[in-house]
Amino acid sequence: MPYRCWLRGASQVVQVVADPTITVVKGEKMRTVDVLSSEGGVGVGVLIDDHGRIKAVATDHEIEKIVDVAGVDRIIEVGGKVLMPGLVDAHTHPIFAGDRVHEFAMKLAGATYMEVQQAGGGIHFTTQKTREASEEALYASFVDIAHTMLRAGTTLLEAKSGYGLDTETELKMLRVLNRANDALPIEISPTYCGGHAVPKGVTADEQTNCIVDEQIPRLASEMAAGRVRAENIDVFCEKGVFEIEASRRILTAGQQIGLRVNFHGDELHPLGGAELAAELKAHAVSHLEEISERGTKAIAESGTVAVILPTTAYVLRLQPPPVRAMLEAGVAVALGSDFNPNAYCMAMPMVMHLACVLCRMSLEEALIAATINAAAALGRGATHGALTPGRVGDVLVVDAPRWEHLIYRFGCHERLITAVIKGGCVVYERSNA
Ligand SMILES: N=CN[C@@H](CCC(=O)O)C(=O)O
Ligand SMILES: [Zn+2]
Repeated sequence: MPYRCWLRGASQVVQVVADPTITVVKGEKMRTVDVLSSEGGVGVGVLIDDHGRIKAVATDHEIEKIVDVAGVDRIIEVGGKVLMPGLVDAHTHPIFAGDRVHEFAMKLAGATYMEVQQAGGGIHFTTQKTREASEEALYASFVDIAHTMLRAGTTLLEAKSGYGLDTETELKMLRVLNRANDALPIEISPTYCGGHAVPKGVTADEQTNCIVDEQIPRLASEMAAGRVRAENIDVFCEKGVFEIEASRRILTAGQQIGLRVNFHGDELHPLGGAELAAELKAHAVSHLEEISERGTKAIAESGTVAVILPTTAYVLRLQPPPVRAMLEAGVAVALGSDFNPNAYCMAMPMVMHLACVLCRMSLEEALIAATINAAAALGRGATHGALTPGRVGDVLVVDAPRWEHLIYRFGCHERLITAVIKGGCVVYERSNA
């Protein structure tokens, strides 16, 4: 069949950007999204070819002219619903064992994130549990998470290792992500994050040497042998964890084996993470609650994508990052759920809502940040995150009068998203849609 899927009869196709050559959106251009609307009772739709790529975004009448219906594997009449791009989650930590609900209670009672971590909790607690867990158990846990993410509209996510801190467990986590990418209908950009914390009993210098001299060379040989895939290198660049010089060494070593730089910076202290990101020409830097004016200017110039994680500021009661200043400076802003045992949220519609309310983003800015700009953070700005010919056919069917309802109706995404299409295949359909 020449065509895998034709979604027709929509009231809106939210393209995000209609120009297929655009790969990232900044500044004033973030104020509007391109929407193709039905007119005079004629619906609009998306046609996806047998490679899973978008062939056309047009009115039903225009698509009828180019298509012989006998050559379409699946025609879906969406009955006035809205079509939107699959959402892209630019920052997650979804492979872990155990939970940290007890720490949530401690933090509600006043403990800070770093106090919990310094007392042996936080990442250390999850590392212990993840080291003990079998690869099979971690995979089974992720299958459930991946399906929950899909139902919430995520079709592409960045996903980190980082709860091993030793070579074998870090590789185990990456293998789980690679297996999931091959077997599940969700696309994953895997990130090696061996520098997520300094294990108990060693210094940051010793751990930096271990990462640079042992972990990264071993990762390179596993990748060369085709046993593991990673695309990005991450480090928790933070006061008392890996500071600027250690982070620079780790990230540069990752860059030298071909990984894209994409790391945690300026979360709890203004260390100069954004400036380091600009210096290294990082693809992305996340958090930035404490970014400086200099750092903002530096990443606006370097084109590094700022990945904003509103769940972190919300759950830790931090001052949200200065997103308006970043937008005004021309920084490309993206969004991520930061799903992890500290911030247990995997729904990008809720993340967009929090970004609007806590970070003062507009609905349009939030949608761009959760689609094409998040894709750009993962080096996929040309292929994902918008509905234009040539891009991957990742589409959501949303049962609402306008796309904005997906952000406005906080926590209602499971009710609103009635189907998820990945590469032209229906990978989720709500039973009572
Ligand atoms: N800040 C560092 N890493 C994660 C939290 C990971 C954890 O607490 O397990 C973050 O992005 O928020
Ligand atoms: Zn994180």
